[in-house]
Amino acid sequence: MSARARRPGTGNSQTLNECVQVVVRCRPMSNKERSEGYDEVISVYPKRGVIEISNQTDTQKEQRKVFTYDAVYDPGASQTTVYNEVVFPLVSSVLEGYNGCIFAYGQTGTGKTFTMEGIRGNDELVGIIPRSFEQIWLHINRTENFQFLVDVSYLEIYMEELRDLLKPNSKNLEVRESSSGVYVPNLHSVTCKSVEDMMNVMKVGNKNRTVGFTNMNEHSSRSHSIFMIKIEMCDIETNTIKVGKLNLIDLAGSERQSKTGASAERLKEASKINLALSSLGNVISALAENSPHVPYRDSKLTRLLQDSLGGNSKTIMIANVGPSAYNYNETLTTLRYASRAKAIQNQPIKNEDPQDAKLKEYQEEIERLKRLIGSKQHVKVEKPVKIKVVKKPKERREKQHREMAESIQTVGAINDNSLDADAAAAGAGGKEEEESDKENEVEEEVAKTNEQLESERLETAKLAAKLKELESQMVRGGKNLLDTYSERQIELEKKLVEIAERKKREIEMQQKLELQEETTLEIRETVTSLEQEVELKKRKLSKCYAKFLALQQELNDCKFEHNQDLRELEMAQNELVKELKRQLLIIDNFVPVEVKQRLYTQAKYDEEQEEWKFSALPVGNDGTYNTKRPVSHPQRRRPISEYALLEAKSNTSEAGLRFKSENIVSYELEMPCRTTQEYKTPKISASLQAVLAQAMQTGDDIDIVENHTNSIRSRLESIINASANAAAAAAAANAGGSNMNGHATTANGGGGVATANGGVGSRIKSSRIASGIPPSAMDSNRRPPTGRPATTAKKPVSAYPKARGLVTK
Ligand SMILES: Nc1ncnc2c1ncn2[C@@H]1O[C@H](COP(=O)(O)OP(=O)(O)OP(=O)(O)O)[C@@H](O)[C@H]1O
Repeated sequence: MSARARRPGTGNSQTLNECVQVVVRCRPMSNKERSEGYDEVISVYPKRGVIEISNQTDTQKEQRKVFTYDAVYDPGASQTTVYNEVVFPLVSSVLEGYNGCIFAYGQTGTGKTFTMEGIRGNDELVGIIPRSFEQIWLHINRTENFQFLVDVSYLEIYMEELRDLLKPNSKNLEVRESSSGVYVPNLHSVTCKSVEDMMNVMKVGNKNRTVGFTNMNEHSSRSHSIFMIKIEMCDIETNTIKVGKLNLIDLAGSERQSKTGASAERLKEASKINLALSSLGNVISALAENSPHVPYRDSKLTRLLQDSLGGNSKTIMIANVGPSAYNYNETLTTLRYASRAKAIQNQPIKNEDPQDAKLKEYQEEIERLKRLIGSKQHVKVEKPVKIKVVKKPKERREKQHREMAESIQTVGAINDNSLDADAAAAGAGGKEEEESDKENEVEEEVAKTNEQLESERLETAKLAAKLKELESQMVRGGKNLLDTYSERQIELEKKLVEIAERKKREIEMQQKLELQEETTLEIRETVTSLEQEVELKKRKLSKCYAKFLALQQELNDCKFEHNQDLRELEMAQNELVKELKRQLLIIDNFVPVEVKQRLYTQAKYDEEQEEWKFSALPVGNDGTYNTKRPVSHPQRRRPISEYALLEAKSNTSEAGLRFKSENIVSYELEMPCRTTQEYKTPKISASLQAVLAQAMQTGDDIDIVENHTNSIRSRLESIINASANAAAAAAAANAGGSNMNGHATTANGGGGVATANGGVGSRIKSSRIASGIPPSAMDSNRRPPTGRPATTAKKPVSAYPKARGLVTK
């Protein structure tokens, strides 16, 4: 969304545009930097709001770079000063119903967490977040005739994932946008009723935060954390509601991977951190340059900061830097970003009478509950009257019975006529039965009514408890004033704020004065002679040249930085590509092709959430999702599983078989590959056997020469080839004459299989020839019988045996 395309407010009153307030804080030299002998390259001028940075290693003359900000703080500035001068006014605005945002930006180890959270348990060193709690509750306790509802949430962005720090198990948090701004649905919020409540929430969240050790910081924040405070305020007299939202952000530090000793997981973390921070830098640049497109969607961080940068919030950027020469480049980058951020304009909005205020909801609910309880109490008063009406006949009946019995007794005494008395008693008994039925009915009715009454009483008690709970969530302002702060403290605080305001104005005036001085000097310079004019122009020229050099230097710095960023991005990209290849390798080798195909078709990219998602339903042939289980053809038999068929055949468990006609696919268990083998005796090739047999017969020793590089197998094959060739040569020689042994001799060109009557024999013969043994000494009976015809080899017989690694002894 463009910064200029503002959202319409919902009952909000708009104020004038306001720039992002940029403050630079320089931390002291660390012990490590001091011990390693690094120089300080930063000079801070708090009264002028100026920071100078000088490059000690720069050989060029233009070494100093000057930056101006809304306020600058040197290493000696206390946490209290920073809070009172910078944050106090912003939190006051939030308490008037504005959106406020404070974010700490800077290289790792420069004091972002120190500034935002500070050192726990040390009143002097506590940071912005706990101090803001104090301010908020002091205000609430001081404000009479107001009702407050304070909700807090705590989240972090780790590796581009939103995590709820108050409910670490909840996943998939997203950033959404509505007419009233960006928000995170399903983010857990806790209603707080005191500073202690808020401190507890912070402690719980911090425990769940991702921190790690790097070369630059022992407790480095590896994530961007956002502490959100929402204060709803209702004026009891006018019944108007205001909502103030305060976002307190501690960003993860930008870092050079080479310096932090990042490796593996840290490298991945660092690349994500740097990516988010560079997208924040891009957003700042785009807003500063009034670009029509602001890339808020490039990261989760920039999406969440959308309202704070170029939106409807009052924003303070605290740029943290270190003074050491070791971090010169990083400090310069931070100062440049901070300088650019000064140009960002916001349009703060007072959130008055919002539709989605929880306080409003609570008030309505409380009213409803009160009405409900009131009506129930009304009913309760009426019911006993009803019961009395019911009870009356019973009493009357009892009275009648008594009177009747008395009169019977009197009559009996006078007339002594028991029969009459019995008859009278019987008559009375009949009536009594009738009446007792009625009595039972009435009693039942009474019991029912009592039950109803009891359940209503319980319900009313429940409603009253709910009402009490709702009322307890809201805090009535103007209480405990004396408990928390004395009048003098309040006065002191007011004075502090006044001083801060004055200081701010002083800085502004000083900066204006310096600018004016520069221009008036130029105007005042009048020339009286030509020489003076030349001198003046020379001075102007050298000034311009110095500016040109400074700009050129800046350009070079930017190029250098850009190249460095590029290199780091390439490193990160290489890491990601490596990881991708690993995953693809796993998919290609372990996921069946059809499953892989299905997964690819099921994976869909969600443009809104910018991530890949799986649709759980399988995709049908027509590309639509199958919402029903596929059914079999109506006229065909259903396929039956192998197990069911077996069971049906065996006919033993007919009654017990439940799924016999179901198509249950039986999957074999996937067994791991075998890594051992059965022992098999080594195969000795026929040729080797023949050579050995021949050696046994002739008594020749065959030595295998060790330093020969060929394997035994290949050597033997060569021998076989050689002997085949020799046999072929002998056959050719015998072609016109007689066969020495009376057998036809063939040769096997393949060199491994003996020929009929002559294969191995010929080879042996050739061996003999080569070794000087006469062929006549050979016994044809010992030749192994074979049936394969031999082919004629043309190669000449190579020298035997030395060249083959076989030598006669
Ligand atoms: N103004 C300061 N005065 C004294 N000590 C400071 C100051 N700023 C930072 N420090 C110290 O410097 C160290 C690093 O600070 P801190 O952890 O706040 O850095 P950071 O910027 O949050 O780092 P990261 O981005 O890695 O989380 C801490 O030991 C902290 O106490």
